[in-house]
Amino acid sequence: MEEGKMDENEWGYHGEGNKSLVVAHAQRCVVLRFLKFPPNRKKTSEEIFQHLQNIVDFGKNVMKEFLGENYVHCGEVVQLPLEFVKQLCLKIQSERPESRCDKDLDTLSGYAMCLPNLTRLQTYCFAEHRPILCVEIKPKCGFIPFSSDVTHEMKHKVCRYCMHQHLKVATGKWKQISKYCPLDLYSGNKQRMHFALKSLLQEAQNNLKIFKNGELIYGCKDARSPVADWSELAHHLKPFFFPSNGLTSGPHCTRAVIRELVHVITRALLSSSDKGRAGALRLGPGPRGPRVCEASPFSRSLHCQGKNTPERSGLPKGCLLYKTLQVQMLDLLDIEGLYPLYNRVEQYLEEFPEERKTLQIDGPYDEAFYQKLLDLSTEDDGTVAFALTKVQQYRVAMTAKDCSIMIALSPCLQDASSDHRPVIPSSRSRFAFSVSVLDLDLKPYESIPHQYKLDSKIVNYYSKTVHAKDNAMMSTRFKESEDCTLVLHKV
Ligand SMILES: O=P(O)(O)O[C@@H]1[C@@H](OP(=O)(O)O)[C@H](OP(=O)(O)O)[C@H](O)[C@H](OP(=O)(O)O)[C@H]1OP(=O)(O)O
Ligand SMILES: Nc1ncnc2c1ncn2[C@@H]1O[C@H](COP(=O)(O)OP(=O)(O)OP(=O)(O)O)[C@@H](O)[C@H]1O
Repeated sequence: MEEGKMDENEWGYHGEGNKSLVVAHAQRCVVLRFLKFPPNRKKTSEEIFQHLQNIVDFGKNVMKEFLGENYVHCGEVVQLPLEFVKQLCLKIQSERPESRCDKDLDTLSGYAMCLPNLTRLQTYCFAEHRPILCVEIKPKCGFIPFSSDVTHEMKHKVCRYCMHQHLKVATGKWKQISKYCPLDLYSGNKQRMHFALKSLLQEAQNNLKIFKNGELIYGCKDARSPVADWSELAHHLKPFFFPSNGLTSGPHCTRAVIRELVHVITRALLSSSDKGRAGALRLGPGPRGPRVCEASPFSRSLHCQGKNTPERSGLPKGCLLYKTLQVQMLDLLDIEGLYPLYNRVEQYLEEFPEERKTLQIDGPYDEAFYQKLLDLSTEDDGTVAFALTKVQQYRVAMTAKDCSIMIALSPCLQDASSDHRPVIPSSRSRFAFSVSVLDLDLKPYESIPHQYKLDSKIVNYYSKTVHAKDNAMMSTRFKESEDCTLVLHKV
């Protein structure tokens, strides 16, 4: 970053989440990621620098180890001229969605992270000027808790995402319940994955975005965003999947394009990277807990048709979904089992506040921090050390439950056979691709009490309202007709 030459006109608003805002360079494939804070809760420049450096260190020393270096891009902390940041902030303000404006971009410290622009990732396998399609998925938690500390029976049947949907709609965060269930996406079963991806395309919420040449073309900014328009999406995507324009327009064309997209994303998600320390986490004999979520329309349909539960995960061990799921499963005890351990650490810190640093609560996230995460024992010996390890593992697991996956696809020539790099074939074209993960900021220690309360709010809301209603409706429906088949169209 050539600080002296920073010009806000070369940067444009790219997107934001709850804690950071991203701007992209118009020509170069880089983004700047700034922290955001509620008004009047500003931090000192040193605190912000440390926070950003911690994010980079955590990516390098922990997430790269768990997920593999091909998937993780840590970036670096950069110092920018304050005038540039101020002007940039003014320039992009009107493009920010209203629902995100409760927090302000940090314009005082001058620090930000500089990262590769993953929506336009130019790796060795992408030719310079080819168009690039990028699909961003925030898959959320892909397993149902297996911990014996879980007290709500519902948590053993319905996944957190599906339960949370009902609370989100009730509180107005989103307009309607999504049919997406993370367990379908993480199943490794192609049919279930197709269903999950199609559901995301129907109701994207903040779980799916599509970019074309770095520009957002699909996905909602907030609950006020217009409904998904598949024909418009298909119009954007058609040149990628049917380059010789073999299809006319209309619903048939839309369906065909969406089907191709879903198939290509599935293949990218199942692709394996051979690098990285795969298997650093040995969480026992494969994934645990139920294979399906009872709230998933896919599973419900199979159940109603009297079909067997689909096969458990066929996720290849090297793929990013598999690795992400392994890290998510560092949440061995569930928040219900974890919370008393958090209280143990808290009590210790009240007595010995100076120990906070030694316990590495706020970093450094170094090799020693990583090594401690590998202790997967669940035998509580009553020590603070045990409690601390579980707390840190929980924070890492929560991070993996909230990260996003970027799949960048670029058409390559049919005759590019001399190039031995992996490509994904679709029916009329081929794609060079890359898969990356983003938003790997370690969840703060302080968020644990919030997690505990939110968990019980989600489950109680679901159990009291939805499940009660569901039961009543199901029994009436069964009386009227025994047929509750959900017709699953092939995608
Ligand atoms: O708790 P969840 O599952 O709702 O996840 C929060 C996300 O909501 P989601 O359900 O994905 O819409 C939430 O996303 P949105 O702001 O809703 O887009 C954040 O990612 C939040 O993380 P953080 O507190 O900013 O570090 C996320 O909080 P964490 O629980 O990951 O800390
Ligand atoms: N390296 C990157 N390349 C391209 N786009 C990016 C990159 N990093 C972030 N983005 C975009 O910016 C958006 C917001 O970034 P990010 O998810 O890191 O924000 P956040 O505030 O940390 O999220 P959360 O709400 O989960 O806390 C992402 O959804 C993605 O679209």
